[in-house]
Amino acid sequence: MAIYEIEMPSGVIAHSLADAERHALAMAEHVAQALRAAISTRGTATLVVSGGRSPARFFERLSEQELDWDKVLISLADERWVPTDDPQSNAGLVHRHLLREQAVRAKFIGLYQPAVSLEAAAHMANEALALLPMPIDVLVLGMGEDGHTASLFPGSPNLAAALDHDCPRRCLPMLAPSEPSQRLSMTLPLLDSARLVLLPIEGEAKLATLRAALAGNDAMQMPIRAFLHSPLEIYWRP
Ligand SMILES: O=C1O[C@H](COP(=O)(O)O)[C@@H](O)[C@H](O)[C@H]1O
Repeated sequence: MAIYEIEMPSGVIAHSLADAERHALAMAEHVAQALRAAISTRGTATLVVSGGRSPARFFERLSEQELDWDKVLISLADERWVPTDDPQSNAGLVHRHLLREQAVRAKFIGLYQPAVSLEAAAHMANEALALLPMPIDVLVLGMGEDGHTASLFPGSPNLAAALDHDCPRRCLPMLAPSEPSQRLSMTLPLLDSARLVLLPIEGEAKLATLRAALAGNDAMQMPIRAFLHSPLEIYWRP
């Protein structure tokens, strides 16, 4: 089913791409254009990306884009609480697939901190994120088939606090139902500040999740709902 058959909320733009390579390149060109515009207007640009299984190809296409990467600060919407050399690490994914080619000159603030507990690590990440210029220029979210985004998982103990527009924390500990379960996530005030938000949707299962998310309002059940409004642009591919 083509995504244009789904009615989008006002101001949400949907793009349909035929295959994985066109999808990755279209997103990379859009992000690069927004980063160039931010640098030209404000002198710097802030890019926040997601991890998981999906973004490697998009990261590689983005890393090849020509722009003043030394003026770009990259961070993560969420992280698995594992060291960077762990295969599950989102920072590791960014280092392998994005901080290369042209983008090797970008600066990076990760969320992972070695600490005595997940709560202590989240406090340290909270401090590290104070260096991130606000608002975020470009946020690239991901979405799981359960409707989670970043590491904002339905049923996670801190979810209500993380989805509160007045949450005083930049980062909170979260628990995923999948491994690794211990996660760190940026909270809504940071994420929802972004000037541009891209959401890639790959495959029929995630399209069904998007359809279900658009049919209701409760972000505690499907946290992606908190982001289904302008300035969101959805990039779909089969
Ligand atoms: O756990 C996570 O899941 C989402 C979706 O990831 P994917 O594996 O389905 O691509 C991702 O956006 C998030 O960053 C990641 O930590």
